[in-house]
Parts: sequence; C-alpha cells; structure tokens
Amino acid sequence: GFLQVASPVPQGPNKWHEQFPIAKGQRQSPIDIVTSNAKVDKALSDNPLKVSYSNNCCQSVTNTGASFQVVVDGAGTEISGGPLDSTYKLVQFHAHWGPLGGDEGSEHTVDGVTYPAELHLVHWNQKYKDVGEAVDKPDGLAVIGVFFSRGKEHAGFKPISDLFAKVPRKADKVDISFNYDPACLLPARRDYWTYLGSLTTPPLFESVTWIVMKDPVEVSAEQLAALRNLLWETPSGEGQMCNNYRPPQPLQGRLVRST
Ligand SMILES: NS(=O)(=O)c1c(F)c(F)c(-n2cc(CC3CCCCC3)nn2)c(F)c1F
Ligand SMILES: [Zn+2]
Repeated sequence: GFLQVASPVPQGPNKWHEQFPIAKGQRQSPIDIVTSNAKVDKALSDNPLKVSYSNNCCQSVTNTGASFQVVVDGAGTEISGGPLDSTYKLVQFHAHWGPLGGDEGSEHTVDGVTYPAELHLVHWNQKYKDVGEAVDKPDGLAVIGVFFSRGKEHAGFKPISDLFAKVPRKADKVDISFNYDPACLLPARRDYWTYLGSLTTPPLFESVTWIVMKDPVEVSAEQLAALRNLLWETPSGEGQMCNNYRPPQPLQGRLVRST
C-alpha cells in the first residue's frame, strides 16, 4: 500500500527550543506573576489604558490547529496608553485551556494559581506596516490576557463559544455575520499587570508587551467544554483540543508593573 505520511504531530513546549532556540531567551512568556514583587507604577494610572474596539470588527472564527482564532479587521480596534508608547491595532484573539473540568489551562499564573483558561487579544504596533513586520520587533505586539474562571455563563462569549462546533478541524473557518464587540470579554475592573515578554507559541518572538488583567471573567462549565469541540492531532490520531498552554518561564530578573 501507499506509504502513510502523517503530518508531524506538533512537539510539546519542552521540545520547542530545538527548533526555536529563543525558547530559552531572556524575555519569554508566560510567567508566574508574584503579586508581592509587582511594582505599582503611578504612570500607568496617570495615562490609563484606552481600549476602543468597534462592534463590527470580527470577521471569522478559524481552527488554527492550536486554538480557535477570531480574525479581526483592525479598522477602529485600537488600544493605547498604559505601558504602550504608541497605538496598537487588534488583529486576532484566541485562548489556551486545560483538561475538561480541570483548573489548569491558563498560561500566566498568579502566585502559582492557575485558571481553567486564558484569552489573548493580540494587537500590533501601528508604527509598522503590518503584523508580519511587527511580529518580531521588541515593541511589535501588545497582548491583553484575560483569565477565565468557571462560574455563570458569559453572555458576551456565547456567540463565539457557540461557533466552536462549526470549526472542528484545522483550517475550518466560519464567517461571523453578527456585530460583535470583543471589549465585552474584558473584566469590568481594568486593573492589570504588565511586563515585557514573548509569543507563547512558536516562533516565540520576544516582541510582546503583556497586559494581564487582574480580574478573571466568569464563563460557564458548558462554555469551557465547548472549547473541546475543537479537534487537533494527537500522537494517537485526532482528539479534543486541550492543554494548549505553555507553562510559566523563568522571569530572568524582569520587573512586573501593576496599576
Ligand atoms: N499566545 S500569544 O502569545 O498571544 C500569540 C500566539 F499564540 C500566536 F500564535 C501569535 N501569532 C502570530 C502570528 C502571525 C505571525 C506572522 C508572521 C510569521 C509568524 C507568525 N500567528 N500567530 C501571536 F501573535 C501571539 F501573540
Ligand atoms: Zn495566546
């Protein structure tokens, strides 16, 4: 019979350094946020983080083979202020999560505490011509991280979590025909920690100003379970996508600032 050439199953985080040496770099993400070591910086509150998203910016949801990804056309979806020296535009949002019913799954941890999932809103610096140019520059990206805790249903996340069943396989894609404002996914209290880090997936570029919201948002157990409608390649064939999170990396002496 024909030689079966399977697509290589993606290597886990502790092998990434073989192909991406920067995995052992000086500003890798995620990190464990030790709240007692975070330094309150008045400058962050003097120039508050400004999030101005439009409600018709979301184009589609796709299964990237590593997460869901809501693709956004950046028109009018800008953030600025806080730790940012320029305006950044939203390009996509996705998440990382753990096993069904488990409490691990977030990438950042807070005093060693994990959350069942973590949402990432990825923005690129408008001083560059596009995200491809920005993605590997030290000030190229700004990612807002939002912890998901298990509780009551998140009405704002429902239109998105209902779409996961429609994109079970890698490269599956469904258009978003309704108006959707991703700002509904942010916690009411806008306090955050911020530090300089990296992409948490290959190519692991050290190009991210991280803005990790202090307060989690509640989503229901069903909405967390809906993340598992997404499938991916496992060593034993196709399986439910889960545990797509990188564990915390060495702080390497970096300062974490806090509002
Ligand atoms: N977890 S994370 O740190 O928030 C995070 C991710 F997980 C990502 F996958 C990306 N990412 C960026 C690109 C486009 C690049 C286009 C140029 C070539 C490299 C990929 N695709 N995925 C990303 F930007 C990001 F910030
Ligand atoms: Zn991410």
